[in-house]
Amino acid sequence: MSSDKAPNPTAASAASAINASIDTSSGARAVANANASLHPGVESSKGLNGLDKLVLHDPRGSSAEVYLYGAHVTSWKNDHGEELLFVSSKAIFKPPKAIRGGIPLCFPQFSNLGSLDAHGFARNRVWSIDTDPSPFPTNSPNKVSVDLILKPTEEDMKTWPYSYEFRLRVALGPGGDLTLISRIRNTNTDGKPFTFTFAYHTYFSVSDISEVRVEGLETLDYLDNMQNRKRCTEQGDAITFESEVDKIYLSTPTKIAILDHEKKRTFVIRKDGLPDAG
Ligand SMILES: O=P(O)(O)OC[C@H]1O[C@@H](O)[C@H](O)[C@@H](O)[C@@H]1O
Repeated sequence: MSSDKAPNPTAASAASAINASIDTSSGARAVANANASLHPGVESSKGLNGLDKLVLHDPRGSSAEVYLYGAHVTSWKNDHGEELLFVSSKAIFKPPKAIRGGIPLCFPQFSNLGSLDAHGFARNRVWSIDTDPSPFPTNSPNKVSVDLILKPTEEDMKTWPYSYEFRLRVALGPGGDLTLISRIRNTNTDGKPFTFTFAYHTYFSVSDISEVRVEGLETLDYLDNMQNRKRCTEQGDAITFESEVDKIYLSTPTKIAILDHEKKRTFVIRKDGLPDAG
């Protein structure tokens, strides 16, 4: 099952000096660290195909894994070591292909809402560790976190001619909560505005889909991707799944829950600045 948190293109495109803060939480072992710029709970190592990855460890046992390729969260485990994200066994960890599963970042375009390739190019770029992240309005002292940054190359600017800094913070809280905060800054020297769409395209790990219920989307309008994005209205009951579903719900609440009866597990997704969800 995948979950898109796609911004309403209109709302997301009020973009001159963009400094969007998007927070989606659905969720140390002191690790010796060769890289002084990393938090003590963060370990830097090589992942599949030699790609660089960072692993965040919370002292109670939860963890998260982030590949610099795509700033892609590929694993999130609770303190029982259970994997909470789905990554396809056929996923290819080899640039320039995007990784299928985990939490792909769609930027500067969600889906096919523009002239770029579907879901934009941020998930196909190697991000850097942000050694000097600008301060956050709220402090998170108990969280193990890592800050990544993406800036356009000259080649990128040929297809999307805007200068920006995209900062992503991935933070793991003491209860195993995972928080992603995205901040996108317009760095065009002439102040030229740009518009973009953005999504955390999260793949949650669930048991049999027929055992899953989603709460928080009842009675909302949605665009049905199975019917050419036809606008429809959801019924009053929690969402269940009997066949393939591909929908973008509009103007969703800040809290959505995915209840997995078989695994007896509930994901609570809290978001800010991302009106839509799929
Ligand atoms: O295959 P990708 O590029 O990772 O995209 C995954 C999914 O992206 C969603 O946004 C689409 O609605 C799905 O139909 C699609 O399967």
